[in-house]
Amino acid sequence: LRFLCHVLPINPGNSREGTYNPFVNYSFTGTLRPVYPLSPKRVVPDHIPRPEYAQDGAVFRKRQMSIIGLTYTTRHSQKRDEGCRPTSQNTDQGRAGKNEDCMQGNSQEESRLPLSKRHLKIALCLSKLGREVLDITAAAIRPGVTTDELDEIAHNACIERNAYPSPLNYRNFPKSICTSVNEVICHGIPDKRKLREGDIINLDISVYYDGFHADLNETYPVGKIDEDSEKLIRTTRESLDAAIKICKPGALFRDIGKAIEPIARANGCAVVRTFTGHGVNTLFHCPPNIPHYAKNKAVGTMKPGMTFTIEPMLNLGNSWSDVHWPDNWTATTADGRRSAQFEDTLLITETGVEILTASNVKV
Ligand SMILES: COc1cccc(Cn2ccc3cc(C(=O)NO)cnc32)c1
Ligand SMILES: [Co+2]
Ligand SMILES: [Co+2]
Ligand SMILES: [Co+2]
Repeated sequence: LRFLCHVLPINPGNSREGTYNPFVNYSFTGTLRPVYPLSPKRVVPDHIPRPEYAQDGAVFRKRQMSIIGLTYTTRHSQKRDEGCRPTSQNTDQGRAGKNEDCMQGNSQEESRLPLSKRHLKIALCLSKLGREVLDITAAAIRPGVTTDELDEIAHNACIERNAYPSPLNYRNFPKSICTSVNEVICHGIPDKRKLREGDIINLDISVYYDGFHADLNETYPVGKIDEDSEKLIRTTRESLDAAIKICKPGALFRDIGKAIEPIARANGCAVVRTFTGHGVNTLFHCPPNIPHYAKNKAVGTMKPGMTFTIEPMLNLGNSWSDVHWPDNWTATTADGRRSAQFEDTLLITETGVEILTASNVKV
C-alpha cells in the first residue's frame, strides 16, 4: 500500500476540545455520510502480544534492521499445542524487534522470511484465525447493524483467539477493522451508521499472532443489491482469482496487474491505482508493492517463502480515481460510484502458491 504521508488524522468529530467536525463544507462525492461520534477506542487485554505500534501508533520511523537480520524475541511459555486454536497458556510473548515504516526499502528480500517449519506453522495457523474472524464478522452483516458493531464483533473474535487486531492504532488508525461501504474504496472507519438493504460492504480484517500478521478482506451484499453491484463484486472476486493463478516461483510482481485489468475492463470496471498489495509477515506492510493495474513498474520476482497480499479494488465505470475524506483515512471514488475489494494473504511455495487465508467454503 503506497502510504500518503498524512498529517496525523484529525480526531473525527469528537475531539477533546468539544465537537470538532472536519466535514464542515466538505463536498462528498457520493451519498455515504459518516455517523459520529466514534465509540471509545477498544482495549486489548495485556496478555495478548501486540505489535510495537500498538502503544504509540506506527509513525514513519527509519528502518532499523533488515528483516533477514531481524531479532525475533519470543518467550515460549510452553510447548505449542498442535491445534490451530491458540489458548492463552500457549501464547508466545512474541514481538518483532523492528517497526513498521513507510516501506521505503525496495529490497525484495523484505517480504521473504526463511520460513522455518515453525514460521510456516504460525503463518498457516494465523491465517486460518484471520479467516475465522472474517467469517464470524460477516455473519453479522444485515440491515440495521452499524459498522461499529461489526468492529466490536471482530475485535472480540480476535482477542478470544489471543490475537491482536492489526489495524488498531496502526499509524494511529482508531479501530480494529476497516469497513468500506458503497463508494468507499478502502480504510473506512467503523462508525454509528446502520447498514441499509442494498448497500455493499467490505470487511478488511488483519490479525497479529505470535509475531506475524495475516491480512484478508471480502465484499458482501447487504440484503438484495442491484445488478451493477452484483457484477462489481463478482468481477472483483474473479480478478483476484486470476491474479492468484499466476503466482509461483519466478513469476514477476509486475504481471499481477496484467491478470487483473483485462477482467475489470471487460466488465465495465476500473482498477484503483493508489493502493497496492504488499508484503506481510512480521510487519503488517513491507515490500514488495504490488500494483493491481497493468503496465506498472513493480520490481521483483516471486520466491519460495515470500508472503504477500493481492487486494484488487475495482470501481464501477471507467474512473479509477480516489479522494480522501477529511478524516484522513477513508478513501472514496472520485465519481461517487461503488467500489469493491477482495484480499488474500499468499505464500509462495517451492512449486506454486498457497492461499493462506483461503475460505474453506467452496461456492
Ligand atoms: C498513513 O496513511 C494511511 C491511510 C489509510 C490507512 C492507513 C493505515 N491502515 C489502517 C488499516 C489498514 C489496512 C491496510 C491493508 O493493507 N488492508 O488490506 C493498510 N493500511 C491500513 C494509513
Ligand atoms: Co488494504
Ligand atoms: Co487488508
Ligand atoms: Co492489505
